[in-house]
Amino acid sequence: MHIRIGTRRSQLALWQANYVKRKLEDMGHTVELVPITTTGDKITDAPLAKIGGKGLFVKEIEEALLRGDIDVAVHSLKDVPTKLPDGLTLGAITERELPYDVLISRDGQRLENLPTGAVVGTSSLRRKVQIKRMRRDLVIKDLRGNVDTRIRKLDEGQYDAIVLAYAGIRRMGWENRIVQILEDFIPAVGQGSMAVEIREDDEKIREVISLLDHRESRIRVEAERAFLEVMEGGCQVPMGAIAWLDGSRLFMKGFLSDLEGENFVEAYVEGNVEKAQLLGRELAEKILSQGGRSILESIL
Ligand SMILES: NCc1[nH]cc(CCC(=O)O)c1CC(=O)O
Repeated sequence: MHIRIGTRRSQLALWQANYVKRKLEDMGHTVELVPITTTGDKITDAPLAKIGGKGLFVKEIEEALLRGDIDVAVHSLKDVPTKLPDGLTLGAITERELPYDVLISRDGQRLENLPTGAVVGTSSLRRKVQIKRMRRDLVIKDLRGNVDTRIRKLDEGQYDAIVLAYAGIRRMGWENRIVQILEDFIPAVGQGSMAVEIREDDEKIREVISLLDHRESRIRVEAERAFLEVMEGGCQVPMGAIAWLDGSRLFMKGFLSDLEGENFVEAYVEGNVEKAQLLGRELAEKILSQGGRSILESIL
């Protein structure tokens, strides 16, 4: 088959699209990449939480998919809203990379050792409140741009440390710069997985793409996205969730916080993997009933 993959133009997006391209070529298909500019790529200065709106990095690509200009779309799963447009579905969730955030600092200091007043770069509310919770004495400064740009801004001295996703760092070849893997931070829903989105009624593509699906990653991500669906806050509310499996058990923790990380509600659930999505919803309900609902009302 000949398969056209729609992708953003960023280096990370192209790496991800090429990863899927190679897999499909190994299966004997011919593949063409179709680069598409999204709204999220055009607005490069404002923090995403301020721009608001879900799916800034996927909308134009989904439109191309619905029009039939491309056959599949490859996204970072964490950029994909829980509710997909009618007619589209996730044909595969790829094998998940380590889902955690990492710290990169100029002087090689870990988060706990940064001096008071040190400037930490991130535009993610989720990262900001978790940094604040550990170190209320640090200064958080907005940081956007692709992975290379963020590291350059650190090296230029605009920041003392920055926090990014391990997955993006590894894919862009910056692993040697990682100072600390922030395993105590709760990641973004879906962080570290890629989504291969297809048209629901495209049987031939669906069959081919299903071979890229990684069962364990899909179960984890489905639990997390069920959590997100109940929470609804997009990237305007600090929240995160992570699920992992051990045999037939699924474990999951999540949090929701106010914008300053002062009111921080965290919860944990576990159960059978068969109930992954139920567990995700249960986790969200637990957080909402333990103070999360009033946090949401105060922010939204
Ligand atoms: N926010 C942008 C974005 N979307 C996906 C990744 C990394 C790859 C992934 O999480 O799958 C990144 C960079 C980052 O958050 O540091």
